[in-house]
Amino acid sequence: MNPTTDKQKYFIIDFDSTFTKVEAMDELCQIALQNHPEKNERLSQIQSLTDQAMDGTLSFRESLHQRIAILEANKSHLPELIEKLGEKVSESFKRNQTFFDTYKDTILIVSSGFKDFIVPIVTKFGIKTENIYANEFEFDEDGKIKSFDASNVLSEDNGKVKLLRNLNLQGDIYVIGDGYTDYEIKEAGLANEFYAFTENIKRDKVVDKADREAQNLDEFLYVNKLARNISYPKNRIKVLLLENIHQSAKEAMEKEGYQVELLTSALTEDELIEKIKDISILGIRSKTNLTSKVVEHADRLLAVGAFCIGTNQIDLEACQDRGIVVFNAPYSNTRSVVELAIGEMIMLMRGVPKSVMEMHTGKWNKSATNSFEVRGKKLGIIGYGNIGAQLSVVAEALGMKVYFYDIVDRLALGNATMCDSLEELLSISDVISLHVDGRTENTNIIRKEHFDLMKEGVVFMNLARGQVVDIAALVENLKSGKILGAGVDVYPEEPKNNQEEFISELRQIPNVILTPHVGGSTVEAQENIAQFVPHKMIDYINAGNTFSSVNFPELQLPKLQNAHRLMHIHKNVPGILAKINQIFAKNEVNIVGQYLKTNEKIGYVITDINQKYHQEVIEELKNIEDTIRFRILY
Ligand SMILES: NC(=O)c1ccc[n+]([C@@H]2O[C@H](COP(=O)([O-])OP(=O)(O)OC[C@H]3O[C@@H](n4cnc5c(N)ncnc54)[C@H](O)[C@@H]3O)[C@@H](O)[C@H]2O)c1
Ligand SMILES: O=C(O)[C@H](O)COP(=O)(O)O
Repeated sequence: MNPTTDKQKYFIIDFDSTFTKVEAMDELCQIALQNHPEKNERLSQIQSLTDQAMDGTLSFRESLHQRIAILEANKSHLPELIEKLGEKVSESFKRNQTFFDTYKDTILIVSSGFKDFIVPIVTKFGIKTENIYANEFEFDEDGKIKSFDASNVLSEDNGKVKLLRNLNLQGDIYVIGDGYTDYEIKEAGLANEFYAFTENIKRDKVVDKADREAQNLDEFLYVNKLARNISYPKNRIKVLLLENIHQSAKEAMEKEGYQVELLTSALTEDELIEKIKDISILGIRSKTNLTSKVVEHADRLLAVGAFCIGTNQIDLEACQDRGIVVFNAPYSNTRSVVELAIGEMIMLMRGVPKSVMEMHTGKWNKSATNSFEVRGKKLGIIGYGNIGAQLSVVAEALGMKVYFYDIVDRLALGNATMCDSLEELLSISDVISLHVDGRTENTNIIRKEHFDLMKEGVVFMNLARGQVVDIAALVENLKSGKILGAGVDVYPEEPKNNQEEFISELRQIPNVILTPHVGGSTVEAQENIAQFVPHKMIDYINAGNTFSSVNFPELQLPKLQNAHRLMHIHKNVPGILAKINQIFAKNEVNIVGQYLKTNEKIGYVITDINQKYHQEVIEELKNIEDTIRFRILY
């Protein structure tokens, strides 16, 4: 049979592990055998019997007989069971009341479970009692469950098939369930399609037989274009996290329902082009270059998270042009970088790295020559942003005199002094620390002529970005002894992963601290980042919020309530808002709220509208000239 639109649609839905997250008989066992010495043993027997019946290795009726005998349950246990089951309705069923309301006449619950507990649960969703097909318990005079109504066709082997045959439904029939008995309906030719429901349990044997897997009810409703409460099933959103991003980011996104893949290494451009095709959310750190070529292949990409501060590795403009929003973690590792910088400057002023190298070769050289306190020394900070400013405060607490230079006016914190030029800062500082960002214009901002301006015996540190310093000039000044010591954490070329060798002219020079780009690599920072960035991206996917994005007009939107949210991203050319509103006016669409923000290149319009509108409205909005991307949310 082929589904057609004009035929009546019937939905045959299983109860245990589909409508609810659990098997009701297992729950009943927990209640009935609460204080029984063999409780655990019997529970696992019941679970095993359920599984055998569900995957088709034991006859259903036999399984039922054995389970009831083990149970020793009583009528008095049922209210507690019903209460428990009510709390354990599958999440996607709970959030799709619209579906139950729309199809209440043709949704049938067909279960091998028992009406005694199914009816009170499913009728709350508007399912009609006469559409509930299930077994019924038989009780003895003390209320003990002694058996089941053997005349009910559902207590027989192949019961669901027999029932469906008797019902003789005319129309398109969809079966949703987690068990083999649900598949058997389709196998018998009594349904158009069988969806293996895997939100609660995934039985491979059943999934293999199914027409499709439905990871939840949203997926089923989306695929079949049926009334639903959310616009797009979250299980369809694929997330790729690279460069060993902290596990808790993966967990946060999985909790949202996304499919998440976490890789330990960065990827090359070609590898990324291959992988990016079906990715909706990408998470990277400083080593993955998201080039315009990669972006061209990123057809489904909605959001990028830089799980670090720097975003120079991302072609922000290319992302913007494709309507891809980029977030970073602007503060989460600031403190970690500052602590490393403070530690390094103390070590370098005391010549510790050189001593360490010598001691490891057995050389004892106790001396105060070229060993200094940091107290009272002049610290020159280049780039007085979040890191530079925090370093300034901590260094002052150590008794240092702080000077800084920035290309924009920055408020001097504490007693710090602003320098008018880079040259001034270079010529007065005892310790120089770089904290500029990695924009292209900052390539080699410290080169030969800048080292020439520095004092003899200066300590030099770069924990910002590798390309901002001319390494050959740094090496020359270290070898000549002009620079007393250097701390370097970042390099123009860095290994892609921990297996690749680190190659640099800086290797083996005494009194140089070389660290593998770990300024922000502390447990605290990585945990903070893994909380901050996923939250931003999830908020964008769920509500359209772009607040604190690094490449999009920033909008902080109210919560979506009783409306559909239409998100229109377009080139910033005159008249787009007018065109959008003309479409709403022409189609008599009621606007609940509207928000617009633009930057130089793009405009971002959010319109919350009344839920009742024609699909043509959406098509017209998508077809407005200069539209970059359109998304609908509910
Ligand atoms: N080593 C690490 O692991 C690590 C960790 C975090 C950040 N970082 C790097 O540190 C950089 C700074 O971080 P932040 O949070 O302080 O960023 P930020 O954007 O808050 O500050 C950067 C500052 O540098 C200034 N600046 C830019 N170019 C300049 C120039 N040529 N001369 C003088 N000032 C200039 C900017 O105006 C800004 O005030 C990041 O962009 C990142 O590249 C490295
Ligand atoms: O930009 C940053 O935050 C730092 O360079 C740290 O990057 P990482 O996450 O790749 O260590």
